[in-house]
Amino acid sequence: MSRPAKVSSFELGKHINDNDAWMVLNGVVWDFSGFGSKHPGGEEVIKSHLGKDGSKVYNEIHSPGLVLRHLGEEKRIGDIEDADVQGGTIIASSPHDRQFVDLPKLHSVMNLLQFEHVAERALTDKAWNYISGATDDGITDQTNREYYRHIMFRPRVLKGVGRVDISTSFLGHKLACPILNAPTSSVRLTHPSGEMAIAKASQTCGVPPIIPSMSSFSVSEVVDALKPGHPFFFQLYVHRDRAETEQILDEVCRLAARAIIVTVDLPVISKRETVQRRRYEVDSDSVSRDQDIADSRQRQSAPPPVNTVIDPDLNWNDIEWIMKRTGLPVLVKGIQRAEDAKRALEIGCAGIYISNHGGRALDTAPPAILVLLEIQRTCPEVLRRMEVVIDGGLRRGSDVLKAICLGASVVCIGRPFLYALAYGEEGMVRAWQILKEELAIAMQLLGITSLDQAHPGFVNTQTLDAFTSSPKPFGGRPTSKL
Ligand code: HEM
Ligand SMILES: Cc1cc2nc3c(=O)[nH]c(=O)nc-3n(C[C@H](O)[C@H](O)[C@H](O)COP(=O)(O)O)c2cc1C
Repeated sequence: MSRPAKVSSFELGKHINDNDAWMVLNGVVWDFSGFGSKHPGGEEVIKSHLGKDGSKVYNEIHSPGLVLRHLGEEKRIGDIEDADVQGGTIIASSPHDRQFVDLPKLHSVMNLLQFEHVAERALTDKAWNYISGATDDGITDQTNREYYRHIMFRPRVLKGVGRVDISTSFLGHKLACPILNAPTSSVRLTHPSGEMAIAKASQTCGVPPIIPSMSSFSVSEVVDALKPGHPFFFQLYVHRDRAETEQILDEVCRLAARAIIVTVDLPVISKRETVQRRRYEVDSDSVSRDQDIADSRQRQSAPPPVNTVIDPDLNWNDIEWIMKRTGLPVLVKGIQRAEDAKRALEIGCAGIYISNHGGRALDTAPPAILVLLEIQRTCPEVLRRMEVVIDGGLRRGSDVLKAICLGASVVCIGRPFLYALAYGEEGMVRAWQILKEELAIAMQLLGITSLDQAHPGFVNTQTLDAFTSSPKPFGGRPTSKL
């Protein structure tokens, strides 16, 4: 085997143009020519590390193996010769500069809220702001959680509930419980094991993981971490560049994904101030006033990072295209009103995923549970004929049960699982365990022993009924077809 070429830092520093772009990652020099504008995390971070060592920033978000899987062996230029690039030190492995605090013993964590408190102390400000953040004033994020509290149970007694079964079936798969991970990006910000830990914890807890498009690890790395044949679902952001999407879809089909969940509620990036503020604070330390004004003008017109990738012109025809191309069950993630649920049914989707992105898309969009109620009231056939996933604000096993009583097939959990990930894979397993126990107890106290006995008659939603959208739009423009 030939020895890898050695590259000096002097040589490295010459390749700093978009079409001649080198960067060191973990001691290896890669050719990033033409990559900047395609980077889902934005062009700026790539440009600013050309001719330099990008390991620190890269390792915070991405797995060491991602670069090879994405760029391929042919883009590996060689090993860096000297350990001194730009006066800095080559960073060899993943330096998660997390604020290591004494985490409470895992078995002492009793509920998901406690994980949130731990994460607030344990994560870096960057990770905490990114994960906990929501759009604008966070109204949808807050009401997602709050509205579950306004639903009251109507328990039955004397039903013989000694044995309870929380398993269910979903898309033809037997699940140990109706609780999945919501797909989330940049998971490695929380813990270096990122999606690997989520996938393995899902497997331990008897459910398929949902692997996100914007994964810190490549999809194949995550699938390799699963036992052969363990099912997984894939969450897709449709790329502006359709060839990229085709490539991703072909890969996940080859890896035997069992369903595609297409996220459609974020055609443009929303305004999340906690994240923007952090970027501003990091950037502004040494900036003069004039430069500040120039920057601010430029920023107003610059596209926000993720939006350089996600196709804002996506429409229902694209969903049909994905169904045809993959032959897999397709679920639309981000359904926020009954008409769109019906449309998904009409075009032959396998399911809908009711979600407002955890309040990270349009603020003051309805809390997810209200959308489920609206569908229940206006088009219950959707609930009978399709799989229905819901996420946003579920924090207790009793919330899970309420959603299932109202017609959801399964639920997904977003932030709380990321908070639990502060403990790595074991934290995730613990979080699942807590939810499973809470769900089983809630079922018994409600008077049911299996999930197929759950139905709307077990909940009182009167407090929310006034907020549920009416099926007929009132007083809109006569020509409006929305
Ligand atoms: C090797 C090929 C790469 C691929 C496939 C890739 C992919 C991605 C993806 C999918 C995201 C979006 C995650 C999200 O927003 O949640 C992202 C974000 C990010 N990436 Fe990369 N990336 C690559 C290389 C790099 C490199 C070389 C660096 C650093 C020098 C980098 C730094 C970042 C940062 C900082 C973010 C987060 C941006 C933000 O704050 O929103 N990436 N990348
Ligand atoms: C940090 C973070 C990243 C997310 N990334 C994605 C993503 O890449 N794709 C997606 O479809 N949804 C994403 N979401 C939305 C989640 O899938 C889910 O809809 C939301 O978190 C559910 O709300 P909850 O956090 O209240 O449980 C993200 C949410 C968070 C908190």
